[in-house]
Amino acid sequence: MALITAYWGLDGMIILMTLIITAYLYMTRKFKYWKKRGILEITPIPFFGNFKECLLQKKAPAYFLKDIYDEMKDLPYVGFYVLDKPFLLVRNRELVKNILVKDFSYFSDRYNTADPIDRIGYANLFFIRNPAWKVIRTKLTPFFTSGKMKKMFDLMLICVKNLDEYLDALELEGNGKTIEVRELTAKFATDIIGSTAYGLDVNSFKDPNAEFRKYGKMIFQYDTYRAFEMLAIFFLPTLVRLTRIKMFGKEPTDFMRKVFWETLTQRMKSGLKRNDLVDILLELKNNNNDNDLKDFTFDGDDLLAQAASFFSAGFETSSTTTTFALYELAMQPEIQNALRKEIFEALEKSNGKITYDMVWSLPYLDMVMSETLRMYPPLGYINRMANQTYKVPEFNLVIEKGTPCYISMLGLHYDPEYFPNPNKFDPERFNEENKRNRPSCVYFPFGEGPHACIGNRFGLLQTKLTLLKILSKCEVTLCKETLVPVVIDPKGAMTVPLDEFDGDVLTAQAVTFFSAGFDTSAGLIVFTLYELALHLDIQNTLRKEIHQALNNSDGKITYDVIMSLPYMDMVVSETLRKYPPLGFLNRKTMETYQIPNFNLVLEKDTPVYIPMLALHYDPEYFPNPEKFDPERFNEENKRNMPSCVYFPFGDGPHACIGNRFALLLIKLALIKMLNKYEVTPCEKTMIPMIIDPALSLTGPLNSVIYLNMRKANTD
Ligand code: HEM
Repeated sequence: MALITAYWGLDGMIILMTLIITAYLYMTRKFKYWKKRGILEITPIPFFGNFKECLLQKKAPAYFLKDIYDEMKDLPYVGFYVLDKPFLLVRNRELVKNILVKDFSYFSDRYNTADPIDRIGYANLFFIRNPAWKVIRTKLTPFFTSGKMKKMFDLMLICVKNLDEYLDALELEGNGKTIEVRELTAKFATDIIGSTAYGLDVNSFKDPNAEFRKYGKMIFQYDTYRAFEMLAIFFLPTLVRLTRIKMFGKEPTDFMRKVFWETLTQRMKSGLKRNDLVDILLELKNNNNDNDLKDFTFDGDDLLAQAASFFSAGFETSSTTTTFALYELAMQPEIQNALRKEIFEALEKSNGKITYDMVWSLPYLDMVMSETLRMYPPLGYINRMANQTYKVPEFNLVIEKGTPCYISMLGLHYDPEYFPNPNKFDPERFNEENKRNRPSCVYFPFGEGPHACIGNRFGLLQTKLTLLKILSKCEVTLCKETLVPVVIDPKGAMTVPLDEFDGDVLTAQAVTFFSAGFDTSAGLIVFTLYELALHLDIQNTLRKEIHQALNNSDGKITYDVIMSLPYMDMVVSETLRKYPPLGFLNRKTMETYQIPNFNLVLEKDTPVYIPMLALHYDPEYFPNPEKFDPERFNEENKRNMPSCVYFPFGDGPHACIGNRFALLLIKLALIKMLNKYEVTPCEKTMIPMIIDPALSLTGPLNSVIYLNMRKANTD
């Protein structure tokens, strides 16, 4: 006889089912929290809420929130669930302003918090709650006054010297070398924070095993487990307390503790003043008058927590920002050239000396940095928690005490209403006029209101200085290892580029880039050569254009040369018309859609296909469509072409992000080949071309095209 029935097996099944049903009921008990209040919520699934992709580390949380922001156009706010907990995503910028600035007293704490036992996590300025936060913030603010920053700048310049020597030693003359930029900028940022916060000469350039760099790297190197811990710290504070998750791992904590107390003790003994963070913390330790703070003591690990937050926040944010800036500048040499020109002119005026005022005085540098921070804000979202029930003015919304409120900085930074064509890196968005005309609370890479980044000016100074120094000495270009487009690490709590490929998702990612970057571009180069072999007159006209351009540039192939060839552009456009690598586009209806001006309603989840190839071969738009004729794309014909009949790279927000890069690659390859060689058909050339029905991308039968190649006449 078993417990409930006559069989143990049956008892086991009943108990298991009861447990599952209880867990299910418990985890879904709060679902419809928002719906009941008349607020649209994203339908959650049991046990995950809406957070499944983040928990499975397929999507970085900043991009999860951005996706909600993008999907819920025109809504001021929307409810979602992390596991079973109701969260609010605030979209409306007026409401964003209320939460961050105007009604700060209701939202004076972040929702994220660390375990109170883990003092270095819990007590640091980013995580600690009021009333302790206010006191510590006030005490630490003097670290960032203009006077202090000027003094710190002198310390930064010593680090610049190390960077300078390191770059010299690399011998980058001639064709240059491939460099892992993130490591370079991280070393520099570590040196700066080591010197300005801890008063130490780190020099991670000279010493590849520098401990500061080693442990700094550890803090932000995420394996699957660590990535989960960080996710919990930012979204699941209850779990953090239950499982005793630590903000920094054991080794970095031991290291920071040792260095901090050694430095502090030395400073106490010597009485030396260095105007750095250690001085400020020492002052706090010795002269604090706020002994009644329950949540904070001005000693021990609570003091170290401030140094730890400056150390971690200080180098990672700055180094990733500079890395992204260099990446974008390598992608857009014309912007890089304009910036280098500004830097050279400033250095000429100052006899080569980099000064504090110079760093702040360069408008284009500021525009480039601002645009980098728009596209890649290190922290892509902001969070607050209502500390008392809040009736939202002018909205039918009451935010209950304890509700987590998240704001998608990335969503706002990429909103086409405020930043048209948001995937384009365009510093002009931040010229004086555009800045003046932009509404408030749509751009805030450093956050906004009293909780905004305390290191804002320091971070900017550091990133600008790094960029200024590197560009004054080097030109950056893409190399074959550059990942284009850049992939954001889905495990990162911050916006960071993916380091290396591992795991399933990333393998898929690698395959996509291989095929998108190689098959599409390489296929197009071959198709162009094929058509040119069949149309010698067109080939000769194109070669003539290439020779003339190269003569004018002393044989140097530059970005400007590549972009200045109108006939090349016409030839490549026509190849893309005849052989678009992906012959169709597809979308899915996200919600029921009544097609304007047609008697047709598409139901939610209907697959919609657009036959690009059919449009490209429609004689109404392209008469005699089988003919290879670049003249279809001369200026006049392009002007007269109706919209949305030619889109080899797709169209709209989902269009190919690698479009410009692919064109650059194709044109460069064609210049190189046609400059020296002539292509003609041979016996094995397939005429007419047969497209392989087995391939998913447009490719020739059996993936081969044979052509004859011989040295061209260079006259
Ligand atoms: C490019 C550089 C940086 C960026 C983009 C950045 C961004 C941010 C953001 C978005 C926040 C949250 C603000 C909010 O919730 O409204 C923040 C907070 C913070 N940052 Fe930064 N940061 C940078 C550099 C630094 C540096 C260099 C330091 C220290 C040396 C620093 C220390 C902090 C601290 C302590 C907080 C918490 C402030 C508080 O809650 O009172 N950050 N930062």
